[in-house]
Amino acid sequence: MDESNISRSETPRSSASSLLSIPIENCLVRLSIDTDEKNMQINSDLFKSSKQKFIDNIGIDIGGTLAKYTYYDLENKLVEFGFKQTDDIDGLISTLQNIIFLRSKNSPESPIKAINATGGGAYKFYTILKDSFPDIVLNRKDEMTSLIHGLNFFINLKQREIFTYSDTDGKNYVQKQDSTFKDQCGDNDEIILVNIGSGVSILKLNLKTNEFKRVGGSSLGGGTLWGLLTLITGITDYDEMLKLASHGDNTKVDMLVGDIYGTSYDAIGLKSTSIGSSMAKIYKKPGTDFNYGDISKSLLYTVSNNIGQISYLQANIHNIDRIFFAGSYIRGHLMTMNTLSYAINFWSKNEKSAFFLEHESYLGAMGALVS
Ligand SMILES: Nc1ncnc2c1ncn2[C@@H]1O[C@H](COP(=O)(O)OP(=O)(O)OP(=O)(O)O)[C@@H](O)[C@H]1O
Ligand SMILES: CC(C)(CO)[C@@H](O)C(=O)NCCC(=O)O
Repeated sequence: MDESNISRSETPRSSASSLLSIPIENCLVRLSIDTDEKNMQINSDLFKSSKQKFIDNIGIDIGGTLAKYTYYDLENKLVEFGFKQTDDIDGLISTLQNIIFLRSKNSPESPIKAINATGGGAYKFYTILKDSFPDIVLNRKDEMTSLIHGLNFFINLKQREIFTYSDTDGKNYVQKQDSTFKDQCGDNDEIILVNIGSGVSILKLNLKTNEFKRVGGSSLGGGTLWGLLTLITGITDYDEMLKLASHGDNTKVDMLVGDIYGTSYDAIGLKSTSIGSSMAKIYKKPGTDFNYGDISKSLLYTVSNNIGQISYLQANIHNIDRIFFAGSYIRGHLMTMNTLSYAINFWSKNEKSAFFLEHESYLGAMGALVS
């Protein structure tokens, strides 16, 4: 199985793509999964026991910001993933109706039977969903349980899914069964899963038993970054803001340790280039038109460092060394991943590691689909 079986769209992430002539916006990633027993690309008992549901159902995860969906394209043996803004619930419904229609047209012997819905929207939009799909079973699934089932699905893929990332070392894939994945963390089966959506949920999970507990959370999440940046820059396109951030220079707005000390503060391990106080240069120059890219980068660092720090603290409290980050906040954005990795390495003195997933945005939707 080579890397080409997982493809992340190289085109702008918010661009429309079409599939089987369904106008599906924001279709980000596909996954080739052969469900024939002999070629099966998944090592999971959970999947084997739910293979038929995987084929017959659609999984949706309607969050505070984005509504994600996933389903199996029976003809092409591809798992399709996509999302809509949650505010565009009508758009989501017509996309799902198209998927159901095309399945019944192309594979009448195997129609879509159910929609498994999770996330807050599975409750908030229950009636509208029920009314829109009178011939389809609508199942509601618990959000946290779906995240765990989705993680279980993705990390048991035989193909490349889990990776570490830093700007210096790049992307390095690991397999759940790899000795490198185990060695650095001993034989402990526990991990921390940090799901960064509009808000942040932190879960402790045993990979062997699938037992889990939500150990913490934070309202300072993706919605916070987006909200504050919209307020400051007036830009309403999230990808545009990420692009701005990647061209920005945060040192124009952040107060560095070097700005305070004139040098590093070696006695407590702070480099002169470390951020001493996020955005603190702004108050010194009231009325200045600060560059939006610089502010965007600084805020992205602020939110990501904060999430990295509370994730480290939770991992420390529970004596766990592996921290998985998921949620659409990440969406494969290198600067975000580098910041989270750096924060974990920095606070844990390299004793803990951050891991990422190719399909980080779809844990809930996939978990709902297979559960
Ligand atoms: N195209 C996009 N539009 C809006 N937000 C985006 C986009 N791409 C990435 N994001 C980020 O993803 C976050 C939403 O992530 P996600 O879809 O995982 O959460 P959610 O399910 O909507 O929220 P919650 O789980 O808290 O209800 C946004 O707050 C934003 O930071
Ligand atoms: C409310 C949810 C669970 C909805 O997904 C999420 O946005 C979240 O975990 N928010 C953080 C809530 C807290 O402070 O723990």
